[in-house]
This record gives sequence, structure tokens and C-alpha cells, in this order.
Amino acid sequence: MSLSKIKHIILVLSGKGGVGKSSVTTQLALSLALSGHSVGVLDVDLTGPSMPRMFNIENAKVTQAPGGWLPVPVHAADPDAGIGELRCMSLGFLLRGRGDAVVWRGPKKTAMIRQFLSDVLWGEMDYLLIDTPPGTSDEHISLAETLLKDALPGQVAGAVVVTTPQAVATADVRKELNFCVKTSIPVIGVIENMAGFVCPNCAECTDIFGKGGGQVMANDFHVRFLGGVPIDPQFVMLIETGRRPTYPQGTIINGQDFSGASVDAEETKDASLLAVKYQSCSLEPIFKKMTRDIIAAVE
Ligand SMILES: Nc1ncnc2c1ncn2[C@@H]1O[C@H](COP(=O)(O)OP(=O)(O)OP(=O)(O)O)[C@@H](O)[C@H]1O
Ligand code: SF4
Repeated sequence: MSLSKIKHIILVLSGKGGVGKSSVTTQLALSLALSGHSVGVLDVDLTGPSMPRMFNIENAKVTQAPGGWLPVPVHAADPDAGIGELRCMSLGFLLRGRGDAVVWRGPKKTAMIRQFLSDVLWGEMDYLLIDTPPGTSDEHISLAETLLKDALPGQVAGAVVVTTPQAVATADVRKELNFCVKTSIPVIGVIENMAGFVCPNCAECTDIFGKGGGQVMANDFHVRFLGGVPIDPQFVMLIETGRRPTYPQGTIINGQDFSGASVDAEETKDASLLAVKYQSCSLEPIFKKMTRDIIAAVE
């Protein structure tokens, strides 16, 4: 099986669309790579594959090798800088137009997910993050069945469930957690995205949608709360334009003065890398801590 040399497989799930599951997957991947791990991202969100856009590799072409598809490199490993390699495979690379997969029927989607799990030549890798479609559809059940059937014991480390403060109030996230219970996929933890807004004009981080629901939900299901992630327009800017994040002096996020702590990307070896620029983003320390907790939970 093409996944056999991967140490840990983590599913990223969300009860509904638009809660920032792909952004969370991107940042977890960058944080894991920045902590020296080799990372693969498999984008099986067939209704809206966004990983090529997030990693700025939209025009990349997937190469077909004798044994299967070769994942697209996002960046190579840089052992001197302590950065692990990052690679990505997404249906987005294979679609002709953006709406192509949306019109597929269930069996075709299921077949494509199975093929993605079996035919991508990942090779040796510390972590594989799987970005899933929102909800608990047939695609999820197929994905869970295939993974659990084919994986080595302990290889599927579990699921990270992404929610927002508003989504916590709906049944969708509970459905997602119940799905994990039913399919025997361990829940590594819950992340509450869009917990607050980092204002680009001043030093404030405001809880516009409320905060704390993710913690309550995690307590209800006896799973770990990995943390809250504010909305940071600088992160969107980084993804959309590749511009390194900068903040007004005295920007305080989660009690941390971020403007003083930002990394001078220009001083590092390859300042053009997304991962290096991401180190200047206010969200990076939050994901660094969550990544440490995830590593501790699965290794
Ligand atoms: N914490 C955040 N700070 C800033 N922008 C964010 C944050 N989380 C998500 N976004 C932005 O919100 C938009 C939707 O996020 P994303 O695509 O990650 O959601 P999703 O749950 O994967 O959506 P879908 O269900 O369509 O796959 C993106 O433009 C993303 O950049
Ligand atoms: S946080 Fe401050 S600068 Fe930003 S919108 Fe509110 S008052 Fe204005």
C-alpha cells in the first residue's frame, strides 16, 4: 500500500463547510514541517479542493510514475534550518475546471478517494494530513473504511476536528464527533477556528463570535481541546499574495505581544518559502503549541 511508510496519518474533519478546515490543515502542515518533520497533505475534499491554492502550487502538474502518482513538492527539506520536506496531492491538480468534481455521483467520488489512498507514492514520511470534505457523507465512510482496513496497527493516529464558535452551537460538530466514535477513529482534539479577530489597524484581538464553545464541546466528548485560533487577515494576505505578515507595534494575541516576537524572515536561509514567511504570522505560535500537543498525543 502506498501509505505503508508513513508513520502517522491524521484526518482533519469539520462538521460544515467554511469553518477553516483547509486553513487549519495548511498551518498544521507548515508547523509540523517547521518542527523538522516530513509532511504530506492529501486533499480529498472533492467538492472544493483548496490545498493547491493554499500552498500556492495551483499550476503544478502531477507526474505519473510506473507505480502511481508522485505528490507535488511544496518545499524540500532544509536540515540546517530544521525544516522538513512538505508535499501535497490534491484532486485539484487533476481537475480541468473548478466545478468538475462537484457534479460527480457518490460512487465516482468514493472510487476516486480509494484511488487517492492507494495510488500516491508518498514514500517515507513522518506525517500525512488528510483534508476531508465537510460533513459525514458517504465519502467519509468510504475513507474511514479504506484507511482502517489498509493501515498498519496504530498508523491512523486519529482525527483533528475543526469548528468555529458559531458551529459549536449547531449539531454538525457533534455529528462529526459521533462519526469518529462510530468508525473507531480516535479524536486527537478539537480546534476552535475564528475565535476572535486580529484587527489590522490596532493592537486589539476582539472575540466577535464569542469564544470557549470548543472547550465545552471537547469536555462533553471527553476529548482534548487543542486551542482557539483567531481570524488574522495577515494570514489571508500571506496565502493570497505571498506577502510576509507584519503587525502594528504592540499587537497582543492570546496575551502575547506578537509584534515584538516576529521572526526576521529575511535573515533565514530561504526567505521566499511559505513556511519561513509563516513564522512571522500571529497564528504560528498558536499552531506551534497545538502541533507540540498533537505530536505528544500520537508519538
Ligand atoms: N483563522 C483564520 N484567519 C484568517 N482567515 C481564515 C482563518 N480561517 C479561515 N480563514 C479564511 O477563510 C476562508 C475559508 O477557509 P477554508 O477554505 O480553510 O475553510 P474550509 O472549512 O476548508 O472550507 P470548505 O468547507 O469550503 O473546504 C479562506 O479564505 C481562509 O483563508
Ligand atoms: S479593533 Fe480598534 S482599530 Fe480595529 S476596528 Fe476595532 S476599534 Fe477600530
